[in-house]
Amino acid sequence: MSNTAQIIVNIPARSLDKPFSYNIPINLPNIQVGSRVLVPFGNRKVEGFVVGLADENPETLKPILDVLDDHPWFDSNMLATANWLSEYYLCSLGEAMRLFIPGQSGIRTQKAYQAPAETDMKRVEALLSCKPEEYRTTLTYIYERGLATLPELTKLTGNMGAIIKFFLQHKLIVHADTVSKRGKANSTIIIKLAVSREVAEQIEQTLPKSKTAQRRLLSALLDTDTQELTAAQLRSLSITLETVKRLAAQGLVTTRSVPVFRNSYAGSHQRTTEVTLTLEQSHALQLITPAIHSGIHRSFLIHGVTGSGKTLVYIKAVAEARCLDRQAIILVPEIALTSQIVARFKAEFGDDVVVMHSKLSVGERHDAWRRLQTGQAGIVIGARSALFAPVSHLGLIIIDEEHEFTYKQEETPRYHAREVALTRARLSGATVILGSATPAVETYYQALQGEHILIPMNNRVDNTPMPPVTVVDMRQELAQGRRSVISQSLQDMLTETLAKKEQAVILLNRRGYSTFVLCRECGHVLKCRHCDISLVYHAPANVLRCHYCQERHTIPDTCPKCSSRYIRYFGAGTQKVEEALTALFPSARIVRMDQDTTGGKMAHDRILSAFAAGTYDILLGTQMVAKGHDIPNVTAVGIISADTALNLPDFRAAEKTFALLTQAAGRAGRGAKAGQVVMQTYNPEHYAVTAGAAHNYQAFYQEEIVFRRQLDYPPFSNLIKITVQAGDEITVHRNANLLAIELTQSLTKTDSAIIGPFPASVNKIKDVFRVNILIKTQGLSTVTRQLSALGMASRRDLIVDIDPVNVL
Ligand SMILES: Nc1ncnc2c1ncn2[C@@H]1O[C@H](COP(=O)(O)OP(=O)(O)OP(=O)(O)O)[C@@H](O)[C@H]1O
Ligand SMILES: [Zn+2]
Ligand SMILES: [Zn+2]
Repeated sequence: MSNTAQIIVNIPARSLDKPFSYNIPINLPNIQVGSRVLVPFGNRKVEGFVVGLADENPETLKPILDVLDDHPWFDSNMLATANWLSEYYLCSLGEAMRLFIPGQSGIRTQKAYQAPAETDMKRVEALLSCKPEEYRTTLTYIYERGLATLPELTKLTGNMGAIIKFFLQHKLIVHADTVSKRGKANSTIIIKLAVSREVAEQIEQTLPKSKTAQRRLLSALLDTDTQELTAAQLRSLSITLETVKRLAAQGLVTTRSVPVFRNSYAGSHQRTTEVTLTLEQSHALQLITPAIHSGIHRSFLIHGVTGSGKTLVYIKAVAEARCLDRQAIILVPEIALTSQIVARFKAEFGDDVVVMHSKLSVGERHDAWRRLQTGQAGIVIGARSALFAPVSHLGLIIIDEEHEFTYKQEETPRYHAREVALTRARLSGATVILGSATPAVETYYQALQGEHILIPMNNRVDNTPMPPVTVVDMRQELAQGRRSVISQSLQDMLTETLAKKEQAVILLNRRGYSTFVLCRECGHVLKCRHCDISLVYHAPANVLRCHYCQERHTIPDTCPKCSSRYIRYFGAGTQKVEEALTALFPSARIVRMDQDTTGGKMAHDRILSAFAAGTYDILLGTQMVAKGHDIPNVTAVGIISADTALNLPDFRAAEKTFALLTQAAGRAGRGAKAGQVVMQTYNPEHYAVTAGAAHNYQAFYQEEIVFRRQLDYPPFSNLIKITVQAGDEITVHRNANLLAIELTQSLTKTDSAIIGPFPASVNKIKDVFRVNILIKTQGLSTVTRQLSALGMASRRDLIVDIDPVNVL
């Protein structure tokens, strides 16, 4: 048996990115690779993850203090995935492993103090003699109890900070932080009869009249088949725990504690009526099912037009995996937007489904993961973090809307869920299904290369036609003297839709086009003084807000630059479009959905359900109204500014625009009623717009892939973005230039090109200046190893982003 464990401590510090050795004490024999443990570290106690076992000379090592879980949290596949993450994305192993545990840490630390090993009472007296009485009471309190926590002490007197500081300084007390396991499962009590029925019946008869509660408890226990009652049943009988204790003291009942897991989505379970699969759906399943059964990793790309019925394929595939008792992870771009898919899975699989979303408390998250870990649940649906769920019988990972950029995490570790999913599935022999009407160019290219099995679904269910799209050239609208943000065609379509009592969705592609405040005399635009970004005008509160640092600014009366009084609001924010719509259609019921209206738990879902239920006629909003929903009465979709993102200096601008237009148009006419779409644009001849209007992915892809190949952009290379940060502009540029030279020299043999340095699109955030360098390379793993060897992964002034989705 090994006596030493290699442990990664769960402390977010890059310098600690190597395992430390600890002694495994004999009273903790079930420590294994993958266990979470409590270890002494410096003068603290911290959480650690066991990553290896060995036989060393344990006498010189500190011992592990406790094990945090009954079974190792990490299985070998999870560990291997974490190792891959840290290598591929250049993060520490600790950072990668932390993704797999709910909340930040499995333990809770509370500050506490105790007497030092030796105390010289004479010295203590001398020190206290010139201090107020509260010093003496506090010290007595600590010494008498042996240990006192900070919250306990602060109740004694208000001045505790100073007192503790003084005690620590003179070594009258020492730190003794208490550590407890965090997010322990709630438990409930089960009461059981400890004597035979006959004995219990006799006692019940002979108990004095005054002991009614005890008699009631005995008779309730006798009424059950199992002679057991739960705490909940006790409550409904109004029997207190006090009564239970009395009977337990007489040896008549025993109690035991069992864990309960909170199930925040517990609800009724109603199978959808069986539907006949479409030809394309059953064809897809004919390909996918054998892969799931084989236990050999395969990946599929379902390229299915909007409304082709991909969700049902997912459900059937999950059912296959569950038949084999293997578990499934389903990723959706943003959980709040997807209550429809959650509802469908819930209806099909009931409590076998665990739903993960960011609003879960640490405790709820912990419980959800425990249900998966213990096999009480077999399916997890969630945003990208659900990928790290502790399922040890993984059979299937599904990524719905795989092209979505929310699958990329924009903080360390900067992973992309698609890449991690493919790796975890490969290590577990699991199947991956990627699904989208507008696959990422990289994914589609990989599928054509044979890396994924391509499954086209070209028709909508019931052969419902794709809605016809009218493209409106806004330059001509202006030439004809029409200045409204609503074109004539859009107005006509809405008039018709409202007359038919059908519903419309209006998308405002707001990127780079929000309401900003501009001086008409000098052209000055009001910007945030910390973030170098235009401030956005918010009508209800009548304030200006910075969308990066959230600071609010009052609107000045005069231009801060030239003192002119001609300050005006520009751009078409959703509020402005709402005003225009209300003016045109005063009796229409309009609901707006954007970041400003969507605070609070599940506010998106509430707005969407109200809209789906017919409470509103028009749903107006940004990106989020374009995605995922399936509402039969929506027959009209209007896109206010189809092309605002096209002008951004981002090589994915066309892809992002095409996907958004196609997805938005795809919301119309999904039911029995025919749909139609109006797309307003200043670039009617751009291929992203024409292909989007024609619902033609192939047309878009053929143009796009030529451009990518010509300029060697992904999928023909990998990109690495390095962001240099500094508190002042001169330093940031100097450091970036030095870094670019260093990179050019050290990457000469790696088939890489260095682009930049160039200022980040928002070149200052929260007073920190940012400059980017892009590396375009054919040899990613060689370059990442080099960057790691150069110490770039641990430099605090750098952000290294592998495969960035945002290159600006
Ligand atoms: N076999 C079937 N028979 C009848 N109706 C079906 C069938 N399969 C799916 N549907 C229905 O068709 C509609 C569209 O399906 P679904 O929402 O899965 O499309 P999708 O491919 O996910 O589209 P999108 O990419 O736009 O989200 C849904 O209302 C669904 O209930
Ligand atoms: Zn700001
Ligand atoms: Zn001015």
